[in-house]
Amino acid sequence: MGERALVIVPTYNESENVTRIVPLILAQDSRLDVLVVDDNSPDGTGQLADQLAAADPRVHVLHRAGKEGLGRAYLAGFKWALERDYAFIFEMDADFSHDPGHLPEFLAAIRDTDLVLGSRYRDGKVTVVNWPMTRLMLSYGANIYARAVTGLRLGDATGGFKCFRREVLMAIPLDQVRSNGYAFQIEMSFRAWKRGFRIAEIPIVFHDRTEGESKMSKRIVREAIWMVWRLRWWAITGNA
Ligand SMILES: Nc1nc2c(ncn2[C@@H]2O[C@H](COP(=O)(O)OP(=O)(O)O[C@H]3O[C@H](CO)[C@@H](O)[C@H](O)[C@@H]3O)[C@@H](O)[C@H]2O)c(=O)[nH]1
Repeated sequence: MGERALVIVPTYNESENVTRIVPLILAQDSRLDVLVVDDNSPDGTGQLADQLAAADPRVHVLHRAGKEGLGRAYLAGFKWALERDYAFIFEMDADFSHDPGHLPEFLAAIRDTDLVLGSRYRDGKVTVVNWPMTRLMLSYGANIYARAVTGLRLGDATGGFKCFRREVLMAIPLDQVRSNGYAFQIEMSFRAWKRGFRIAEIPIVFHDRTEGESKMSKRIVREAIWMVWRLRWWAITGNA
């Protein structure tokens, strides 16, 4: 197994961001490839990604028929990665919330662990820039709630900047992963933890997007509220 890493970037209407973020990712480390997973964005993000891929063999694009949510896009990306020879597989937003400059820190940290999480809430410090107070409170509160219900001892269980060792994704039954929004992040880390994989958190600075729009919805919040109880049930019944 080589040491190549794949950064999966799900996109839906990210035309202002995709052409800027991809080159910045590639510039961080020569071992990194990028997979853009686009859900047929009406604003032409998928075609822009195709142009990037035509110009650079380290860029790949997975086109999906329609918008199915962030979790489904990542699961498709994980399967694509596992069919190829990537040792490390990243999740990363397209909208610059996740600074590509952190990628080398993840690559260093994954050497000694199985799953690295970029944490906005580490050691009691909040490293979030430009979020409205309501969003920050929702996110911080969601983490306290998720910890209390699932027992997953993480500072930032809902964060979406992560690096998986390939073996983690191979061990998780991807076809059984249920959730799609913030809960998707909790579910993936929970399933890794229940399988005995090591999880490390590294501090990241999270910037609110300046271009395009968040796809957060009430449905995504509702899913996170009930999903943690499902995870707890799975832990009790041994189905996690
Ligand atoms: N392909 C695809 N991509 C999507 C979809 N929905 C969102 N995305 C992409 O997923 C990334 C994050 O989407 P946002 O809508 O900006 O997410 P967010 O609400 O800010 O959530 C982020 O922070 C959460 C924690 O606060 C994380 O839980 C979440 O994973 C994400 O990182 C962006 O690149 C966006 O284009 C979808 O249905 N399909």
